[in-house]
Amino acid sequence: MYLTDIYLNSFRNYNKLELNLNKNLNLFIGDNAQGKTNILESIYLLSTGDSHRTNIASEMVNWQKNKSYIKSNIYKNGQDFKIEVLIEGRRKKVKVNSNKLKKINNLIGYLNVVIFSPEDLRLVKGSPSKRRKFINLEISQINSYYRHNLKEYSKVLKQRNNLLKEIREKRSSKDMLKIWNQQLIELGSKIIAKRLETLDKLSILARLMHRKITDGLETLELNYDSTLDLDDTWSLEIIKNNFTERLSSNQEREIQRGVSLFGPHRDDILFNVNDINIRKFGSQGQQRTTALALKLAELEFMKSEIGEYPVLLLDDVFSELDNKRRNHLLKVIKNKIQTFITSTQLNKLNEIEDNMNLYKVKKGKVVKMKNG
Ligand SMILES: Nc1ncnc2c1ncn2[C@@H]1O[C@H](COP(=O)(O)OP(=O)(O)OP(=O)(O)O)[C@@H](O)[C@H]1O
Repeated sequence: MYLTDIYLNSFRNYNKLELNLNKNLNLFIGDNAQGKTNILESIYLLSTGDSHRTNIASEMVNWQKNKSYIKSNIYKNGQDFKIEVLIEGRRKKVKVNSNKLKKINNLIGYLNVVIFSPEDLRLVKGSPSKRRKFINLEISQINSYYRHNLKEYSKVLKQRNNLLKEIREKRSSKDMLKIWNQQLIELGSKIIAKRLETLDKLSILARLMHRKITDGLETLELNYDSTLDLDDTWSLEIIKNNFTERLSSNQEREIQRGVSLFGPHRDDILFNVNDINIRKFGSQGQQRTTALALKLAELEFMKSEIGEYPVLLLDDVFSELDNKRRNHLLKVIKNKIQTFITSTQLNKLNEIEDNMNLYKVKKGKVVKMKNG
């Protein structure tokens, strides 16, 4: 799948921008704060209906204007289609082939992207919330039901946390907890089950990728680190029962603390290399290799789920990789994955790659320097 073109109107620091894209590699070079990431953000928006940087849609609208419009023609599974996104204040409207979608959520699945940014390089070392975000975005992109459950879960969680505080302050009765517990368990168990299933597949793919990058010297393993007591023989039923038991035996503790202590919002992913937890004991190089292996696994995972490779967005990350990792990445994407790279320098990419478009970005203007 690939974008054949993109059109931005009043998006971030772009007044009007129209680009014909290379189906292989598109490289955006420019100094800091010129508008390179803004282009990747617009592609991410076309894929998910959201920005990868902000939850507030109006931030994407050019400061001088009150509306933003993004359009792209995409080729996928032997067919062309068009996606349009209009942002007006905080509201968004989305059209696919000129038909307005009832919900933004329905956009999921048309254009698939994998994004790799410096934040992802810190995925292994960073806080658990970063790893939860990673797995959530991964599944949400191919499963709108999961995305829906996630949104509902976070609403229920907020209400339940408020209630726990109210009970602690004797402003509400414990009986009220029952309804919220039920919903938390119902939604949370589905989320955990989907994460476990996905992580199983990702783990195999990431291990393969990791072996290749480390010349077979290191073995990577991904494990789901849950606040519930789960092992390899999990099922939705087992998760629900375990969740129910945890909530009932820890009710007083949760009331005392005034927060929900169990569920997918507290879970994490563990990375072991040669049986050593590399979050705690790995070198920075090992952590970066793991992050790269994980991203490459994501590409393969999506291919296995949707039948085609997604589009890859490499935001500012290329120059952060050393030669070996960079070459490995290029080998994987070469001539099969449409890739967008932003960078402040060329990194000799123009010498390695013939089939690419090279753009220079300056103050919200883009000039094509090379056509692949
Ligand atoms: N809503 C907006 N309207 C107009 N300009 C905006 C808006 N939002 C951000 N900008 C401008 O966009 C620029 C940032 O663009 P972007 O994040 O794409 O930078 P970049 O080229 O990727 O830089 P870096 O290399 O530092 O990541 C800044 O100059 C910022 O002031």
